[in-house]
Amino acid sequence: MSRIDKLSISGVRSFSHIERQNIAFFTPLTLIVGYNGSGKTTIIECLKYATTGELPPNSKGGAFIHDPKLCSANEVLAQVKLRYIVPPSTSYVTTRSLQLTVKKSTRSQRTLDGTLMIQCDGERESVSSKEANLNKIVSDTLGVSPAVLDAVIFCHQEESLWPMSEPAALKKRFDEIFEAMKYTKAIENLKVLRKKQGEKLAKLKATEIGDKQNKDKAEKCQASCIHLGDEIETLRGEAMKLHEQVQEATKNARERREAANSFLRIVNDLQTKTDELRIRKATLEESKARMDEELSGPDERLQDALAQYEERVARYVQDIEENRVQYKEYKDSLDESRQKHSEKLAEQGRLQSDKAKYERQLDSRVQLVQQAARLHGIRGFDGDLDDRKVQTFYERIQRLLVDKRHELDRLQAENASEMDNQTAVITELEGQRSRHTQNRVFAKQRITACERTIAALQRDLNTVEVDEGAKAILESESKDLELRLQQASHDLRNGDFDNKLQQQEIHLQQLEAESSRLSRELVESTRLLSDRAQLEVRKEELSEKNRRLSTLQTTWNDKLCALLGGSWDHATIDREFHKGLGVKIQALDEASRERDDILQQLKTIQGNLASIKEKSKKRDAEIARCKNVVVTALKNVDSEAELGVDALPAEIERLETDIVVLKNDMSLSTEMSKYYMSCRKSMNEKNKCELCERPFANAGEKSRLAAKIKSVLDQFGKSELEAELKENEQILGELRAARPQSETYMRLLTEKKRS
Ligand SMILES: Nc1ncnc2c1ncn2[C@@H]1O[C@H](COP(=O)(O)OP(=O)(O)OP(=O)(O)O)[C@@H](O)[C@H]1O
Repeated sequence: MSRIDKLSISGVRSFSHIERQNIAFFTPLTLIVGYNGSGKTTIIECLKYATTGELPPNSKGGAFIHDPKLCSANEVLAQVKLRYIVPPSTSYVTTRSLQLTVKKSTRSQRTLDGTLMIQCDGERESVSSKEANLNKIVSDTLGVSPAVLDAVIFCHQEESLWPMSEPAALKKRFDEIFEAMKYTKAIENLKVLRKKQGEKLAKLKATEIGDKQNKDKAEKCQASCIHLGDEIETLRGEAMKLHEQVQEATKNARERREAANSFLRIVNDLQTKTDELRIRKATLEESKARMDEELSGPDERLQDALAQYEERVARYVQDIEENRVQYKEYKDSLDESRQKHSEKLAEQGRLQSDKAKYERQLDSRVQLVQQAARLHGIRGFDGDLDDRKVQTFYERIQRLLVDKRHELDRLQAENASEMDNQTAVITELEGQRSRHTQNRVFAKQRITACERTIAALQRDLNTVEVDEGAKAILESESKDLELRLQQASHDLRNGDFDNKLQQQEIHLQQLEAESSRLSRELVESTRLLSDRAQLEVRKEELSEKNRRLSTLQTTWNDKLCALLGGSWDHATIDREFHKGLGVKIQALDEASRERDDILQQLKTIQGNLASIKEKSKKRDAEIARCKNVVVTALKNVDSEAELGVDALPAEIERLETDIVVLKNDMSLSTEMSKYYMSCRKSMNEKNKCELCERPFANAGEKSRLAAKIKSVLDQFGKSELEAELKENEQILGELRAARPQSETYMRLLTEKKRS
């Protein structure tokens, strides 16, 4: 505990400003005794002024300072020095100065800067400060509040009746002494805080009700979402299974189709072979018929046919070999083309799958961008989005993210700063509370010490011999003081300050508990608000999805109705859609199969057509060759006439007729020649006419007959007929040699016309 050691006064009231007066204070007690007006009160006033800086009452106009008139001076400097010791060994010396200047009609008082010198362990430190700071430092270092110094320890005698003052002033004074104002302010602040927190709590409760309802709805929505998610997962699993089954079925169908195609090829080959067989049979039949015809015909024709047989057979063999090689090439080419076609189909399917997947990813990206744009209020990303727009959006989102991170850092820093401030306030409040508790303990100790001192004084007083009058006065004063002390003790007990303090502490603890509870509720409310915000976001997403669903419904309703064969419902759309899709896929598969079959048939037909074209080309070439041969042969008959191939049989027939006629003419000529030779022989030998058997009447008749026979024999000359017959037979031979070509020509021409 600190104690006052020494007081030095100069220039205060009756104390001279020239000579300094020192008063030493002793432990445990220093009594100041003196005549009236000797300056005891002035010493207390100086102690009070030195410790609190407070001037005594009614000291305006320089009444506290030694009157300059008394020392015939215009200016007096008053100075009070106080030394006090703070255990263990720190010594403080406070010096305060006042100056009073007297002029003709005015007196002016001026307070000079006070100083405080601190001496501790041989070290000295001087502090020159303003009065307010100095008052606080002295009060703090003494460990006694200014109110206690002012009203209790250095209470001026003129103010010593403050315990008798009215209750409001008394309460105020006690509040100042016990520094209850801070607690009162704290309580008032707590009341205000409680009121605000109550209002906040009411609002939060109202919000909580709404949030609870929203939470229930959100839980229902969440349960519904989970249920729908499970259903979607189940349906997805079923869809995956169906997809696998579809793939398996597609694979089987492809294998079956390939098998069917191979069977179809075999059937086509068989058909081709059957046709070939039929053609060959027909050709054989025709050949047989022709052979029969040939065999039934004249030997020359057979000879001709035999002569040409080897050549024809060799040509046919060559044709067969060429056709076989070509057939093999076509077959290899067909197999290779089929394999390429299968590979291309597989690649097409894979590429279509990749394309669909890529398009789905693009759609998903666009939807994500649109959702994010709506969520963050970024305009310009509602419609179709290309790669450039998506890149722009990504850059904007990155910038937004950076801004939000900065904002979060700033808010965290602000929160940390606010928390530090609040912690400092709480620490300061707790420090104040502990100081006040300590002060209360000190006050109790001082009261006890004072009581002991009073008791000792009372004992000393009892031993002091005084006159009866003074004793009676002192006793009455003593009684009066005792009564006042009892009254004060009674008031102190009745005041029940301990209980009140305890109640205030309990109340403070309750308020702290209430504050922590409100903080928890605030955290809970913040969480609920966050949930509510999330719920709002979910609601917004739900409404957005509903809007998109209605848009999709508007856009695809007709197609879906067409696909599903009537109206549809959201709940069953997925199942019905997959069902309808399955039907469409089946129809598509069938159509694909039909298309493949048709393509196969088309290829077969194209192959047949190519074969037919080739055959037709060869046939045309054969027709042209046969025609050329026949026409060349016919040119020998008549080089001028433009005879067609169909004229060959008639020409042959005509030539055969001509040859028969020529042969008849030749035999007739031979017989006629024989007859006219016999006639000439009869004329020459028998001299008569062979026909009429009459002899010639004269030589003239004989010579005329000889001339006539000679002319007739000349007329029936065989050489021309033989030459003509030979020529006709040669031409006939050539024409007959051209007959197979003619028949081939006619046959091929008929086939061509038929096809
Ligand atoms: N401004 C002043 N200049 C000079 N002397 C003054 C001034 N003011 C008061 N005094 C004197 O100072 C003395 C005051 O003394 P103070 O009241 O301290 O005496 P006291 O011992 O307390 O008297 P009491 O026993 O009657 O209370 C008086 O004698 C008074 O005349």
